[in-house]
Amino acid sequence: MGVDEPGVPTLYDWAGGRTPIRRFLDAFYDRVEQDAELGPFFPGGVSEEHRAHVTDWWCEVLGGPATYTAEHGGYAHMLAHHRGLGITAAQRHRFASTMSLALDDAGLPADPEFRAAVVGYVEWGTRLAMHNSQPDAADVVGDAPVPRWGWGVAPPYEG
Ligand code: HEM
Repeated sequence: MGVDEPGVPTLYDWAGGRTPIRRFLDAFYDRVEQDAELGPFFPGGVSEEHRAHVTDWWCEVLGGPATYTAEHGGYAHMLAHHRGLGITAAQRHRFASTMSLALDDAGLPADPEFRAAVVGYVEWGTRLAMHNSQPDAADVVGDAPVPRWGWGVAPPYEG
């Protein structure tokens, strides 16, 4: 299911637009700052700039405005931030499960279709970030379009 399917809302629209998506990322990074496993990735805390940029990334991925591509260097810039971090499997899992908790914290739609789509993206994105962050990573795709995620096999049900 593509994001531009006529008559099907984007995940961005379903989430309620940028304000709730920013609330989700604030909830996430507030947890990260207190987290023994993830906090050390962000010495001194997660900056306003980082929160705003990652919000732009997420809005674009979920089918909203392409601001990250237009203003923040797109995929290549995001990738550059992850190279060399050496993310472990345990840290990736912690990151992904904390994102799921933050969706609840922020009161994003809790329907199974929306959550399955978003968590699918989180699983995909964190596995890619972990792979690309290894100091000896091979097969790293250096540039690509920012992904545009859709509903996958379970769009909103119209009975
Ligand atoms: C779905 C998965 C992920 C997404 C969508 C994502 C998104 C991003 C983006 C867009 C940036 C660049 C921000 C900017 O332009 O200023 C970034 C940077 C960063 N990310 Fe991720 N990321 C993901 C996974 C991870 C994981 C698993 C970790 C570590 C466990 C991580 C740690 C970092 C760090 C440390 C930075 C650099 C922060 C800085 O130097 O300001 N990310 N991430």
